[in-house]
Amino acid sequence: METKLRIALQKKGRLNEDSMKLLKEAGIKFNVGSGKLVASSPNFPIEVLFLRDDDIPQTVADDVADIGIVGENEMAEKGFDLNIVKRLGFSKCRLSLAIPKADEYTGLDYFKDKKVATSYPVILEKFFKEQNINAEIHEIAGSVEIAPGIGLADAIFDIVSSGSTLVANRLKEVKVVMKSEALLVSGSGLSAEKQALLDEMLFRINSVMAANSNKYILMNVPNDKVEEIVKILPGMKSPTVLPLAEKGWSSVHSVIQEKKFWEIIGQLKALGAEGLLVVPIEKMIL
Ligand SMILES: Nc1ncnc2c1ncn2[C@@H]1O[C@H](COP(=O)(O)OP(=O)(O)OP(=O)(O)O)[C@@H](O)[C@H]1O
Ligand SMILES: O=P(O)(O)OC[C@H]1O[C@H](OP(=O)(O)OP(=O)(O)O)[C@H](O)[C@@H]1O
Ligand SMILES: [Mg+2]
Repeated sequence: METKLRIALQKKGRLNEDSMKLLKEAGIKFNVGSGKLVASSPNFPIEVLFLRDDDIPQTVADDVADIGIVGENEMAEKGFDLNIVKRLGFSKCRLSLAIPKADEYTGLDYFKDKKVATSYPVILEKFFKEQNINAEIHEIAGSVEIAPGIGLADAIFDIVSSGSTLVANRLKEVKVVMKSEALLVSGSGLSAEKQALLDEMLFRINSVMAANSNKYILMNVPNDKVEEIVKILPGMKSPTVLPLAEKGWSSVHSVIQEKKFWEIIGQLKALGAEGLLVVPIEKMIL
């Protein structure tokens, strides 16, 4: 029987869409039917288990799935010792303590003898213990931000991203306890065959992630400025310089991290670069 890698993904929610998109961009297709909780791929030896995110760490730790995509926060809460194969850079958020907006915050002592609602009791208990804070932790499964407003708790400890849920519920973030992003994780021992499949998948994921964070840029540059412009452009090896049909001008091409591009755009224009084009890259093999 053909060896297949088993991956646990979130069935629906904040991680699902980006996890599926990553695999699709890595060229892995799925036969997903509505309500189907196990899916196979017609073009890669992989099987997907669609689970609640809470169950992903244990499923991987028990070797029921070989790998999984899960939030760092959920892995920390469940406490299983999994290998981080790759930080995936999406579903970025933080776990924070928040209190009613109108309250004065006096530092962590604020939480002494207070009741704090959370879906992450393990992480919070550990944090309070380290900080020597004696507080009551009240576990709830969701809609945590509602708790202070309805008298269920004095404060909360929950996921924050844009902060708009806190604002909408008249709360303010006072302490970031941990930062989180989606992780590709694996269990303890993969067979050599499965490891080879994971390596292949990882090679593709790395190409996709490199391509997504870089752009191919082209610009027209007066010949006497080419040298200076080339100096500030990175490029995979070095920028490409081609003559334009119009005398005295060159076309300069380069690959650059998107955030770097925004940093140097002003310099490029000041040096006389014109007609800048920024083009997405589909795959990038380094
Ligand atoms: N607002 C957000 N911005 C960015 N990432 C987030 C946000 N909310 C949650 N996440 C990340 O996505 C993960 C899944 O969030 P989601 O809200 O879908 O979980 P859930 O409601 O527990 O889902 P499930 O039904 O699978 O148990 C979280 O553990 C966290 O890592
Ligand atoms: O800071 P923000 O950008 O407002 O995001 C934070 C909110 O996002 C998550 O909930 P989600 O919307 O996923 O709903 P859920 O509680 O059903 O998981 C999280 O539990 C927070 O409530
Ligand atoms: Mg969950």
